[in-house]
Amino acid sequence: LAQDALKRRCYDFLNMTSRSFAAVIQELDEELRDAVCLFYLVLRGLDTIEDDMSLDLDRKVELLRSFDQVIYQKGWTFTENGPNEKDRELLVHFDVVIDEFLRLKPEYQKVIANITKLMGDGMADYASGEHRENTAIATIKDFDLYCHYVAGLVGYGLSDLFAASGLESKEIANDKALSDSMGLFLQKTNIIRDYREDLDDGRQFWPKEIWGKYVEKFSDLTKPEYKDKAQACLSDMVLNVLDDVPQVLTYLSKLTNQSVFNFCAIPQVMAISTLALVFNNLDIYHRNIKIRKGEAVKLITNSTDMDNVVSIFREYIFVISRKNEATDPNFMKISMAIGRIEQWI
Ligand SMILES: COc1cccc([C@H]2O[C@H](CC(=O)N[C@@H](CC(=O)O)C(=O)O)C(=O)N(CC(C)(C)C)c3ccc(Cl)cc32)c1OC
Repeated sequence: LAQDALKRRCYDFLNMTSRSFAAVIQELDEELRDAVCLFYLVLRGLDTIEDDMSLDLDRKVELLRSFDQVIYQKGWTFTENGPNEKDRELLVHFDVVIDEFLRLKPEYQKVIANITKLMGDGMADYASGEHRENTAIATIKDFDLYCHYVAGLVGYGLSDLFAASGLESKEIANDKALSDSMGLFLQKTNIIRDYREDLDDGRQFWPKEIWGKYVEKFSDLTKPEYKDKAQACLSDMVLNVLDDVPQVLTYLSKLTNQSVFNFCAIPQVMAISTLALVFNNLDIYHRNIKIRKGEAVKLITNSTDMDNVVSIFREYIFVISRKNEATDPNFMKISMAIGRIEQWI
């Protein structure tokens, strides 16, 4: 049937963009699967436009601010963007995504369009703001706002979809701070992990309010003569991320549907494992480090209930406390952040 072929192609795009996470999305209960798959693809489309350096600024801003209307325009495709194969493919065939989007329940369409509008505007503000010279993220407040736009809003939208589906209580969408933390914890951990990759791409997302305490120039963190400063800066960044752990665990403890729990818990346990790996690990200034495949598989298979997830967090919080060095200027603050988390777990 033609409609099934359309849907099949959307899941092919999903598997093309992110293999591991795509599998988790496809495990979701029937009621939510298509809505989350299409939410993911619309977000991927928005992200591709934001990342496309070949677009001139006002064209990019126009696209970002109007993407919530684009997703209702049957037949729309985008062929202006750069050579990046993986993501270009999705936008060139975006009409397929739009056709499927228009087949969703209106309530799911509304959630996706609403978040797309908020995120598109946020990305446009960030892209066109005065901070062209890349001091985009000056304060910790700017850091939280940027991560809210690109990741916290995804938490908002997913909580709204979970509530609308009836698979989770309406309450999950009420506490926006919890949904925000689900995005901030993932995004901030990735921003720490991706220091070197982003630096080489000419991008910097670490707030100057933090790194500016340790070095003059952001790239000084890679130099051997700044080794101690670089280590202290890294622990300062990890300290900032640890604040979100209690909210993440609280959010997960509220979930009742098994497939929704797995979908939400797996990225979070991967993130706490990554956070423990990067803590006091100066390799992040030189190359992109990732948790080993075997560890990832163990985490995925053990993230199906709250008790296991709590014990995984406890294990990695213990790794962080063991790696915490008394000579580090942030030693006490890290110890206290760990203390706050241990009360919870
Ligand atoms: C309640 O909130 C969530 C619950 C479950 C999963 C996610 C979150 O998890 C993946 C997990 C994922 O995509 N992992 C990658 C690996 C990696 O990026 O390091 C993967 O496995 O390929 C992720 O990273 N992001 C991207 C953002 C963080 C920007 C939101 C993401 C993008 C689109 C969607 Cl619909 C969902 C998510 C949630 O979003 C907060």
